[in-house]
Amino acid sequence: MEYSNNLKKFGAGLPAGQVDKIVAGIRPLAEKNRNTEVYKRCFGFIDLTSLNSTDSHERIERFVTKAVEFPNRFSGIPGVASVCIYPAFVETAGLVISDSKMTITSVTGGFPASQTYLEVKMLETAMAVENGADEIDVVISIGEFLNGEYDLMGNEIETLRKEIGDEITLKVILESGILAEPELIHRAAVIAMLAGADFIKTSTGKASVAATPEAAVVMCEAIRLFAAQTGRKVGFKAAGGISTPEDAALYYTIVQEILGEEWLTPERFRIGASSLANNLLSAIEGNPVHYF
Ligand SMILES: O=C[C@H](O)COP(=O)(O)O
Repeated sequence: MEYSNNLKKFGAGLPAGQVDKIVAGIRPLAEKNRNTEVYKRCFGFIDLTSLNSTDSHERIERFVTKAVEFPNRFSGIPGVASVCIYPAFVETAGLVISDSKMTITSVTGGFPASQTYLEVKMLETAMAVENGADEIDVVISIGEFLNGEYDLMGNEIETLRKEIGDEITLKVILESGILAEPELIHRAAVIAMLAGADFIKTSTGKASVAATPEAAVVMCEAIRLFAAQTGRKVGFKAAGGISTPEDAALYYTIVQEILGEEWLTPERFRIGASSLANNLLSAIEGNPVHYF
């Protein structure tokens, strides 16, 4: 596809000043969403993440087992939507997840830098799916995008989309903390959606600046515009540095205010986090809980 030309139909996105005003207007609404009902809903949106160089098959087996057993331990709280792990551990996770509706997300494509051959990205992605991944999170070629190589970036994502087929969920990471400028985040979001992303995701959690409410506003606005112009409703995943119930309520409220209630489902909203679950659980239970 010619991404450079198709971009023009989606404008330049919101200017920074307007984004800041929207965030400022949402913050008081988010404070009203700091309640048990919202925290429970947010729990069901979590992609429970373990992306550490110290991960091992044994550690991931324990990690996933806890996620699978969670609903038996905490009735009335939805289980996490997915576990998000490195491709090497997908098969191990699959052995633990039997009849749970929780999915397996694998990061692939040379995560987190995405600086490898397209053939390697395709092979890693195909192997993750072959080993049982239901969802794939890949990072855009950030350097090429920043260099204006929109067709290259878009065609890479399109290639991976074709590699995995339509049954697997594809989440495309923009690394919004590096793109920084609202217009760049908007442009990357549009290209990712044109290339077939099922979700657009803020961050890897490995860059110095991860998820921000400003980036979330830009991305949700892009999703709204894309849905209005194409009819395709793409999901939003906030990830990176989201660790407190207040953080979760803020991103929940951004999605609620810009995209509406129909996006507040695990099929269209996720929170990628490695350190949020216990803090949300403690807020819901009203006392410190360390389960995961
Ligand atoms: O979704 C994946 C991110 O790596 C999660 O980031 P985090 O470890 O800062 O929660």
